[in-house]
Amino acid sequence: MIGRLNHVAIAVPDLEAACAQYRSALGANVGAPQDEPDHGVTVVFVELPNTKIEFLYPLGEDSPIKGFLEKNPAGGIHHICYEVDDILAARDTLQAEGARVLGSGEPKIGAHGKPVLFLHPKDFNGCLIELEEV
Ligand SMILES: C[C@@H](C(=O)O)C(=O)SCCNC(=O)CCNC(=O)[C@H](O)C(C)(C)COP(=O)(O)OP(=O)(O)OC[C@H]1O[C@@H](n2cnc3c(N)ncnc32)[C@H](O)[C@@H]1OP(=O)(O)O
Ligand SMILES: [Co+2]
Repeated sequence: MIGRLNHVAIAVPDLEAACAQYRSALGANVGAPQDEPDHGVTVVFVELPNTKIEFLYPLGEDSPIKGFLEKNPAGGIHHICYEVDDILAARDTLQAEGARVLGSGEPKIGAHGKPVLFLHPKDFNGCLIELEEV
């Protein structure tokens, strides 16, 4: 069911510092910050030849990454995003398997303008999973 690795997301305590470091120390192609109010985060994508890194920084009062950054003040890997062909079929299969789909269970439009869903980290080896329909 899952296809390519779309991105690995890192929650960062200082977005500008993370961008500057990836540009200068790692020589990466770092994009511009994008506010995603529906998701409570500001994101920056780092383009790699085979995938992307997504920096996440809290946006608004009830950001879903607030608790994560309180527990991990230096930042940390927050989620991985796998591509799927049919996100509703993927959701139904996963729910039938007993996996918890987060939020309302309905896909939201993600940072790439495509539908996304999240799966509870406690159901997947402690790793929060995002699914993106491509
Ligand atoms: C823009 C879009 C895109 O790419 O298109 C995005 O990525 S938006 C990316 C931001 N959006 C999201 O993450 C949406 C989905 N996320 C959520 O609904 C939430 O963040 C949850 C995953 C449910 C966690 O919520 P919250 O931090 O309030 O819960 P909590 O503190 O009670 O945590 C419950 C347990 O899960 C653990 N936990 C929390 N976040 C975790 C993470 N990212 N990875 C692994 N474990 C995690 C906590 O340590 C705790 O474990 P212990 O009990 O053992 O201590
Ligand atoms: Co993401």
